[in-house]
Amino acid sequence: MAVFEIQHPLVQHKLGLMRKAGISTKNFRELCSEIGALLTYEATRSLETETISIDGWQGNAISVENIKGKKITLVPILRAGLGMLDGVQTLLPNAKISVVGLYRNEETLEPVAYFDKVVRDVDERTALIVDPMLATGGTLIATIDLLKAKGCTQIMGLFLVAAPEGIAKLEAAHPDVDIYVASVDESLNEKGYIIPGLGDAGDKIFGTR
Ligand SMILES: O=P(O)(O)OC[C@H]1O[C@H](OP(=O)(O)OP(=O)(O)O)[C@H](O)[C@@H]1O
Ligand SMILES: O=c1cc[nH]c(=O)[nH]1
Ligand SMILES: [Mg+2]
Repeated sequence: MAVFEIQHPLVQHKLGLMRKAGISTKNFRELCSEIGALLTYEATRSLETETISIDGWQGNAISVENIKGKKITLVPILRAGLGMLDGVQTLLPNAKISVVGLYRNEETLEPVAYFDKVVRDVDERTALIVDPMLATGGTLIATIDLLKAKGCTQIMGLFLVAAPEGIAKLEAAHPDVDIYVASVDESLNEKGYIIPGLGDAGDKIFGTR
């Protein structure tokens, strides 16, 4: 498993803005989406291309590069994953969307699954999981379990902030899954929040705090 922490100045600057106390819903959501796009640019570096022949503007056949295989499926995890989706889709406008819904029980911190609508042929596609926060890792592991149970074998994840505890748990459960993050933060607090983190990302995106 590889963890790519994207050190690009735009990513780091935008993430810094998101950490400010009292940030508005509008700004938080916009930055979430913008970093989503930048992480997508990095994660899609690993996609394979193939050379195909097309008719060029001069009327003769020319060779161009084309991303191999079926279109990616994006897997936003409700709710907070929706906050990154717009940005991710600016770079992958034809991706198929497989929505999954899980929330963390606030006392046990265990994930509770309540929805999934995954593209039928997920076994033939790369899945790109999208969620701003990787904390204990429970939600991500449950999502990967669900995708693998449906036959998916190529899985990557995009997160704004990840905790070392969640990364270690992911490595033990799914060592084949690479993740792209804007920051690996310091730790989790006693309530399972990432420190310094962003607070409750879902509440900040949807204005429900
Ligand atoms: O790694 P974990 O410890 O499982 O925590 C991470 C999960 O917690 C948050 O969702 P939350 O449960 O707050 O749901 P929400 O998106 O509906 O707010 C976050 O968006 C992740 O999905
Ligand atoms: O810090 C955290 C941990 C889980 N979910 C969040 O939204 N934030
Ligand atoms: Mg939440």
